[in-house]
Amino acid sequence: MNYILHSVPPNVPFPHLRTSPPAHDSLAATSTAALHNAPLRIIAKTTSKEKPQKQEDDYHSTLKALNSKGRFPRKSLGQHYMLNASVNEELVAAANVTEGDIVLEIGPGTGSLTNALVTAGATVLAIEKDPYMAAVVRERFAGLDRVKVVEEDFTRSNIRSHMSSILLSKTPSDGNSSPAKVVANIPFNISTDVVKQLLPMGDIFSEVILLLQDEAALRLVDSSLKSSEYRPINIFVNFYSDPEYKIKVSRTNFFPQPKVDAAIAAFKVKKPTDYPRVSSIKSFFSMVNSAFNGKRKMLRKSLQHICPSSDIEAALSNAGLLPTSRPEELTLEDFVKLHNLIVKT
Ligand SMILES: C[S@@+](CC[C@H](N)C(=O)[O-])C[C@H]1O[C@@H](n2cnc3c(N)ncnc32)[C@H](O)[C@@H]1O
Repeated sequence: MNYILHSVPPNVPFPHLRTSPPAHDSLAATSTAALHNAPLRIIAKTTSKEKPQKQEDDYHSTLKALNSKGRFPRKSLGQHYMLNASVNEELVAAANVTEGDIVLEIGPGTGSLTNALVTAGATVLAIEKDPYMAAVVRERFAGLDRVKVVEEDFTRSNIRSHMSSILLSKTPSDGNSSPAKVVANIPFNISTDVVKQLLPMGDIFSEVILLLQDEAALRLVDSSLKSSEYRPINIFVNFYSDPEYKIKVSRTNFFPQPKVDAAIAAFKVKKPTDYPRVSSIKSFFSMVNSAFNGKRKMLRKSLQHICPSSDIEAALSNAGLLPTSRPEELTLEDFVKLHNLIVKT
């Protein structure tokens, strides 16, 4: 499916953008006085006791949440907030979130997606790097024990340990807990870290649903051979998951509006027992990386440090491939066959 979700009415006013400092200001460069004098502050004060389910998460409530902490969206943290509840619902639906599910959310921001997850019945572990936004989400869901906010940088977080404690505390008495899910509108600049860290966690997660930059979603999901975009990350994604490009999401749905469109990408995470059979995952990816290091080189040359060219040629032909093959001509299955023929562990 490839359609564009536009929902924010084109006439939504952004009056402060005409008169105030750029909304996508680097906070480091903004003085405290400037922040306190910013026109954003004229918007009504927030009340932390509001019931999350009743909030609209539109432009005004997003500003209200930011104002409650005197914040401007920070470019360095990829802070583009979602203004369209139906995009959040698409994310929740893509993960098929139902009552009792445990969901990891990265970067809850003002809590708009968190709210959609909670409404669907999930228990949410939300990891937020910005201490001010972590405070906004904590206040918003105060008293709701189904939301746990951890103020941390996802790229430095020990997700396995966070998830283990939450999964343990929610394990039913029969001991059969369902796998957790990831649903997140992430800052575009940590997309690769997120994918690399989460997809190999098939013992914990069954679905990873991400709102990514459109181009990144296409690159990660489409693994067409011979394309200049075909990279080791495509082999990685397909090794650990079944990826799917779901929906294109227009940039007009975010505040502030990014320069690029976004898309929902769904990764059905494989259980470790379903990974392709390789003698060593570490040596498999090391071989794939070496193969792509010499992208225009033939494999019989770029993999020479593993075994002699003649052995590589023999292995390629054994795998039904030409002795002159280059990395962009091999599927995941081809790489698996080649690895198992040439790497002795
Ligand atoms: C694109 S915004 C999305 C906010 C919210 N989920 C929404 O849909 O409106 C990204 C969020 O991730 C947070 N963030 C940025 N880098 C992060 C990191 N390394 N770890 C955790 N959160 C991060 C930002 O502070 C921001 O709240």
